[in-house]
Parts: sequence; C-alpha cells; structure tokens
Amino acid sequence: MTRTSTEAIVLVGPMGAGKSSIGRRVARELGLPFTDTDTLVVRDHGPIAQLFATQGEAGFREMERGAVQEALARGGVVALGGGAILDPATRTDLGAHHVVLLTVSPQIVKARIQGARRPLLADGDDPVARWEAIVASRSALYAEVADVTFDTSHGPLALVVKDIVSWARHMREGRGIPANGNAWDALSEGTETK
Ligand SMILES: Nc1ncnc2c1ncn2[C@@H]1O[C@H](COP(=O)(O)OP(=O)(O)OP(=O)(O)O)[C@@H](O)[C@H]1O
Ligand SMILES: O=C(O)C1=C[C@@H](O)[C@@H](O)[C@H](O)C1
Ligand SMILES: [Mg+2]
Repeated sequence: MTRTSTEAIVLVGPMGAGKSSIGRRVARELGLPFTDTDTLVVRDHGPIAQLFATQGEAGFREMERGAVQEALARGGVVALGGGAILDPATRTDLGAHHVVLLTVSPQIVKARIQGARRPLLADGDDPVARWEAIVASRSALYAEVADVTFDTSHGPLALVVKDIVSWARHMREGRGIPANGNAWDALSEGTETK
C-alpha cells in the first residue's frame, strides 16, 4: 500500500481503553493535531446520551459516520468512538490509515467506566458484564482494522503513550512494524502485519 503524509494515526478499541486520553497525549508528543470523533458529534449535535435517547443508536451512528469522515480528512491523531468500527464504510476507510487498537481487561476497565457518560453501559446493573458482551461482539471487527495492538491495563498511562509515540515514529520512517505494541522494544526489527 502506498503511504502518504495525509495518513492519520487512528486509535480504536472499546469504551474505557484510553483512546481519548492517550490519543490527546500522543498527538501532543508528535506535534500533530488531535481529533476525537465523540467530541465532533457533541459539537455538532449535542450530548451523546441525549442523542441515544432521542435518535436511537442508529441515529447516533449516522452522525458519528460524518464525524469520522471529517476527522480522517484532517489527519494527525484521531480517537474514534468505541463503536465507530461497526460502520462498514469506516472500516474500509481505515485501510488507508495507521490503526492502533487499544485493549483493556474487564477487571481494570471497571473503575474507568463509572459514571453516566456512556449510554450503552447505562442499562442494567452490571456495566462490566455489558461491556464484556459488547467487546466480544466487536472483537473480530477491531482485529480486522488494527495494524498494531497496545494493552492499557498495566502500568501508567504515560508509558503507553511513550510506546505508541515510539511505534509511530518508527512506522513513519517506513521501518518494520510489529503487531504487538507492548512487546515493541523486543520486536523493533519486526515486520508489518498488513
Ligand atoms: N494506563 C492507562 N491507559 C489508559 N487510560 C488510563 C490508564 N490509567 C488510567 N486511565 C484512565 O482511564 C480512562 C480511559 O478513558 P477514555 O475516555 O480515554 O477511554 P476511551 O477509550 O476514549 O473510551 P470511549 O470509547 O468511551 O470514549 C481515563 O480516565 C484515563 O485517565
Ligand atoms: O462503544 C460505543 O459504542 C460507544 C463509545 C463511546 O466512545 C461513544 O461513542 C458512545 O458512548 C458509544
Ligand atoms: Mg473516548
């Protein structure tokens, strides 16, 4: 695949994996613009929980698709909403970008998903079980689009940021890319996976 400078570094993964918080810091380190598709949707249409309530998930996904197109056109570092990869056109678009999958274990995500910000986790009394079911239903799609995976369950956020920045710099120089980002140091002579 021909790589151009308009390619974005796109963070995907489940709710609470750290796409927004890590993406912002990675962009700052690399001196690139940062765009979060959830933020664009809120800017243009209002709070996400309200959109789910009034338009349903399908309505939200349509608005999210527009935000994804705007974010990818801008380039830099992009954090996608957790379910943005459900859209087939978005999955196709991601083939032209560098896609980083962030993962997190259910035990660790428990503390990260408290609060009412995420409407898909608001129903029922066991948000972690709901989160696990959603992740299981999407795992093949996350794997399909990802070039590299970083787990964010262990260690400080700053360490994951450092690893992703290091990976991104190496990749932008056109060198080999290992698919297991957390094993980055050991695998720095690895090969690209797609
Ligand atoms: N090592 C770590 N890596 C990532 N996030 C961490 C880590 N340690 C703590 N956190 C916290 O976990 C939360 C991750 O939430 P964040 O909103 O970034 O996730 P997200 O992937 O963008 O979720 P969503 O899809 O719902 O937008 C943040 O509050 C962040 O500060
Ligand atoms: O995983 C999801 O489907 C979602 C994740 C969040 O980023 C928001 O886009 C919204 O809460 C839905
Ligand atoms: Mg986010």
